[in-house]
Amino acid sequence: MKKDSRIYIAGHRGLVGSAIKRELEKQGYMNLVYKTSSDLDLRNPVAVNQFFKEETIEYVFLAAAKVGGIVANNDYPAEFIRDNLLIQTNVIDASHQNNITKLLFLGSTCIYPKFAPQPMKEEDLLTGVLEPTNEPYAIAKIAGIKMCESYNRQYGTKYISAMPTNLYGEYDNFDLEKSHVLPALIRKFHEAKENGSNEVEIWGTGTPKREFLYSGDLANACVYLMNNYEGNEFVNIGVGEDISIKDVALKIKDVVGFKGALTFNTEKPDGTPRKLVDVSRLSSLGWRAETTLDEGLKKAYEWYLENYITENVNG
Ligand SMILES: NC(=O)C1=CN([C@@H]2O[C@H](COP(=O)(O)OP(=O)(O)OC[C@H]3O[C@@H](n4cnc5c(N)ncnc54)[C@H](OP(=O)(O)O)[C@@H]3O)[C@@H](O)[C@H]2O)C=CC1
Ligand SMILES: C[C@H]1O[C@H](OP(=O)(O)OP(=O)(O)OC[C@H]2O[C@@H](n3cnc4c(=O)[nH]c(N)nc43)[C@H](O)[C@@H]2O)[C@@H](O)[C@@H](O)C1=O
Repeated sequence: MKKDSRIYIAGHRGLVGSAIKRELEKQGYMNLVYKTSSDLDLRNPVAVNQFFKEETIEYVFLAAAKVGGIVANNDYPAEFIRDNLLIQTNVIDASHQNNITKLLFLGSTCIYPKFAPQPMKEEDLLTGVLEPTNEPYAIAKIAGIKMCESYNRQYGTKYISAMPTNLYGEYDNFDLEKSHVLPALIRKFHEAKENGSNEVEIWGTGTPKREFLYSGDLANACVYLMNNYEGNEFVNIGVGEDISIKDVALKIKDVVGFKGALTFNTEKPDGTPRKLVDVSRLSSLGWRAETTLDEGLKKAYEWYLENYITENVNG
């Protein structure tokens, strides 16, 4: 990308899109294009094609999607498969129709089989059954990868796919029912501390393990891949280390300064027992994550205190 290339960030207000926007601005890219979902509903193919035609876009970061945690995925499977298939199909096809230079599609490590060998290599895709709580979302993401690969094969396009592990950071979703585990626990521990509660409920058994990547690092990796990678194979993005839900909950408890106890609600699903990614492909391209989980959790909690609470208190 050149500093004045016309770059479209789809989903620029979300956790990932906002981090990509900040990273591009930090690196001096000055010709960025973005629209909210109310101004441009990416599920509408006619509107998307028209937008691409008018904006003469050269590069696309596809970070718009229907996203949520384990319970949201389980409760709204139709929306997760429908919206994601529509958004990605419309954006990828409009990119081709309008001859953009390059696109980066964001998937997720839930594409891998529930019991994939750990750490999970890119070659493990489609080698076993998926985790049922997010199968519809995962199927949409797999379709996105295959669509990029197929367009590259048939039309000679340059569409690359990145599969990030679980993410967290600024502009995360802190809804207690629909969010992912880290933002939910930041909010639960904070509110328990403020309300003088003695305990915080953790969903599931606390034994599943997850790998967490700070959104700022992910954004840096996405810009790096856009500038340095042209292969037809997708690339895992992670830190190469995982931690149990119980242990990460204890870390967040310390960051927030909550003094009470943890309880485990085993009526809620655990999901995949473990999903650690193999980051050899990304490492061999010369990229590695910089932010430790301890540093990232502090940043995320600071952002929550300064932005989320203020915004919600002020309406
Ligand atoms: N969060 C995570 O832990 C992980 C996320 N990912 C992937 O990263 C990508 C971004 O996720 P994340 O940033 O967390 O998600 P967010 O929910 O934070 O943001 C999603 C963005 O998508 C936009 N969007 C949703 N529906 C539409 C629509 N119909 N038309 C236009 N825009 C729409 C929203 O726009 P608006 O704000 O304007 O409504 C929003 O800004 C997704 O592909 C996700 O699968 C992958 C692994 C882990
Ligand atoms: C990124 C990834 O995100 C989703 O998968 P997930 O990793 O299972 O998501 P999660 O962050 O919601 O949960 C991780 C673990 O944490 C436990 N857990 C404890 N307490 C809370 C809690 O309070 N909230 C949540 N959400 N989880 C909790 C929870 O029970 C589970 O064992 C996919 O649907 C899919 O969308 C996807 O790609």
